[in-house]
Amino acid sequence: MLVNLEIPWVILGHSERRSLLKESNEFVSDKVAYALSQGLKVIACIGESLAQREAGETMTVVSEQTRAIADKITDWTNVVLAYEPVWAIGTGKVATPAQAQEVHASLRTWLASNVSSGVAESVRIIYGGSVNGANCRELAAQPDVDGFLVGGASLKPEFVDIIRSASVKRS
Ligand SMILES: O=C[C@H](O)COP(=O)(O)O
Repeated sequence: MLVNLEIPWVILGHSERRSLLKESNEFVSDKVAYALSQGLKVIACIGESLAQREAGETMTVVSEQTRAIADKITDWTNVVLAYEPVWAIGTGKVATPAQAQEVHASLRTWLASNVSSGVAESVRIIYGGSVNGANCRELAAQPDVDGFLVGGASLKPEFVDIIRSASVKRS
């Protein structure tokens, strides 16, 4: 349907589909591979729950989610990874810039070891979860935060400030 409507991007693996519809890592990765095969570009969501973070399992969870995708695709050109901690989505509890940077940098290290150094350097890793006009600039300044997946704030005037925060890295 997206192809027929000439919509180029699809978001897959969102936490609500993983939790409510029980989409497994393998199921999400099959969808990623299929979408790519149809010429779509994919924003693939990964992220840990609060219980997983508190148990120190964050990197285990996100690397397993990423590994499932890596097992099914060879070309990452049209894939963007969206790190969305479940506890930050729609809650107003944004990850601190340090928390986001830590996971994004660790993901890049994981990709370098398990996919390739080229993919690790080139893949965009964006952050999602309670991004707003007030917190976007500090998050955007983190070296491994390449953009945002915005929910609630995309419906508000402050979305303009979030878009403009992309200039932080250029200044
Ligand atoms: O679907 C949107 C993302 O999950 C982030 O949502 P949010 O910005 O409202 O927390």
